[in-house]
Parts: sequence; structure tokens; C-alpha cells
Amino acid sequence: MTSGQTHQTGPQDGAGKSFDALFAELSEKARLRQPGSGTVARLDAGVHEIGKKIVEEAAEVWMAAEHEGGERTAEEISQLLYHLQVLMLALELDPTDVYRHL
Ligand SMILES: N=c1c2ncn([C@@H]3O[C@H](COP(=O)(O)OP(=O)(O)OP(=O)(O)O)[C@@H](O)[C@H]3O)c2ncn1[C@@H]1O[C@H](COP(=O)(O)O)[C@@H](O)[C@H]1O
Repeated sequence: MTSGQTHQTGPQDGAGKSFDALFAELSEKARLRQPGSGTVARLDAGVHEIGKKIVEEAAEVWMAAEHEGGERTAEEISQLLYHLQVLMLALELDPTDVYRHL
């Protein structure tokens, strides 16, 4: 990044992307039905399969927290957030639909 530019998507330099930036990316891939997208494949598999993945990832978050430390837990949380976003897309929910309950 050149001096003076701001980083629009990641929480800090070199650090992934924000919840909203990932949601925007996934929304666009779903809208375009982008070939090769794992997200499109998961949407096509349906809510039941997406839900099973959420439960699996939630269990992995729990196990990482108990046995693997903070960094591994953060990684598992990122995967859980991804699969929650896929479910949101499947139900045509927007982040604001969630945020209003926070
Ligand atoms: N952040 C993620 C992300 N987190 C988790 N996952 C998926 O969830 C899986 C979780 O890992 P597991 O250890 O459970 O792997 P697994 O048991 O092999 O899981 P399955 O693939 O069999 O379900 C990963 O292998 C990915 O398939 C993700 N897939 C995509 N993204 C991001 O989503 C965006 C769009 O991705 P595509 O739609 O694939 O282009 C990109 O920016 C990606 O970085």
C-alpha cells in the first residue's frame, strides 16, 4: 500500500477482511453464480447442508478454545463466520438484519 492510502477491507494491514467486506464479496459471487466458487456450491447444496457445516464449525471453535489456544480459535471462528454468512445469503438476510438484534 502506498503512503496515504487507506485499507478498505481488512481490519489491519495484511490481516484478511472485515465481516462486511466478506459478505459483499460472497453476495457478488452468488449474484453472478461465479464458476468455481465454493460459496455457490454450498448455496446450491441448500440450508440443511449449510446448517450441518455451521454446527461442525461451532464444535471446532469450542475444541480449539479448550485445547489449541487463541490463534487456532480465531481461525476456526473465521470459518464459522464464513458459514454463517453463507446461511444468511441462502435466506436472503443482510448484515443489517442481524445487527439490529445486537
Ligand atoms: N473465508 C472463507 C472460508 N472459510 C471457510 N471456508 C470453507 O469452509 C471449509 C472449512 O474447513 P474444514 O476444515 O471444515 O474443511 P473440510 O472439512 O474439507 O470442509 P468441506 O469443504 O468438506 O465442507 C474450507 O475448506 C472452505 O471450503 C471458506 N471458504 C471461502 N472463504 C472465503 O470466501 C470467499 C469466496 O470463496 P469462493 O466462493 O470459494 O470463491 C473467498 O474470499 C474465501 O477466502
